Amino acid sequence: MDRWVATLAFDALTKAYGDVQALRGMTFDVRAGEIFGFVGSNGAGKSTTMRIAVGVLAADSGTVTWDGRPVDHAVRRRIGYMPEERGLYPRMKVGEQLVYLARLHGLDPAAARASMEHWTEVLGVAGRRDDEVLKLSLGNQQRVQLAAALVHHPEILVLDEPFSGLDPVAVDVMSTVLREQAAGGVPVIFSSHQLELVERLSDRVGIVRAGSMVAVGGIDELRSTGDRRWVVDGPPAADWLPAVPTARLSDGVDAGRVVVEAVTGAPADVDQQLLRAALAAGPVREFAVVRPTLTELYRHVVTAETPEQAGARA
Ligand SMILES: Nc1ncnc2c1ncn2[C@@H]1O[C@H](COP(=O)(O)OP(=O)(O)OP(=O)(O)O)[C@@H](O)[C@H]1O
Repeated sequence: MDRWVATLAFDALTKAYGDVQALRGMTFDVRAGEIFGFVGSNGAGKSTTMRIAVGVLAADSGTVTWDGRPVDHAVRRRIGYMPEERGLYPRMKVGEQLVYLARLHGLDPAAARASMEHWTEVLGVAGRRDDEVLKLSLGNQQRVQLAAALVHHPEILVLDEPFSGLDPVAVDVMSTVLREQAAGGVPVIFSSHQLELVERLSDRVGIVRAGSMVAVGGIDELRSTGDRRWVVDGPPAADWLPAVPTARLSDGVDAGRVVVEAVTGAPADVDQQLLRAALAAGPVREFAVVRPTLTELYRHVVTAETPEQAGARA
């Protein structure tokens, strides 16, 4: 039997800003101990979802629960949040600010100080503790921002584009910290437009479009449910591909190899049909599934027509 794992569950969230319907039934969950990458185009609804989770915004309908209970004030105090618009006091010193935030979340003065020292050290900004935040470079401000999300030992981490604008070393530092947090049992949800990074770091990924989740799962799971494509190294495609009308050429010929793809509505055994057709035309040296990258999947999913668009054309 599976071990019980606490989840941060988003269930059927809706939210409108005036005429703009930002969320339309946003549903997914993030398990304790996993890193969940939240991706989608500008305006898809990621920040809105995260703001609702941490309570800075109320949903019109739907719920967010943690371990089966509604996320109330007590749970929110145990969330570490990095808002997209950031939120540090620019004129306050880095160290003072982090101690203040830790105290606000209930740590005693000694624990708050120790936690501030720990996180500024780990995140490489210990030398800037006595500087005002506004004197730091944007990347260093971001490191402090992450320290602010972590300083009260949160049980849940919600990070809105934590990697934007970071140099590669800072990306590595931040990635390591997120992995360690997840390994310690914290559910980590982060949004990003850096898909290679999302692919590398996330245990599961959610792709959001127009206010709802359109694909969610482990990277391997998602990659194996995307487009159905195969690389074939065999006789010239013109000799056998026309025999399978539910498939077409996807990529051009490269040293005798072609990539073919199933068209929408192709039967489940189209791969077998392709293989038989190719073998009937001559020897086949290679026949293998081509798995899309997260970037390819993303393009496919976010550029697909929405039901509303399809309805408008009908
Ligand atoms: N305070 C607001 N007032 C009015 N509309 C808003 C507000 N905040 C967000 N929106 C709208 O809601 C929709 C969802 O925005 P949201 O910021 O959640 O998207 P996002 O996925 O985080 O985008 P990005 O990747 O650009 O940060 C967009 O159409 C946006 O213009």
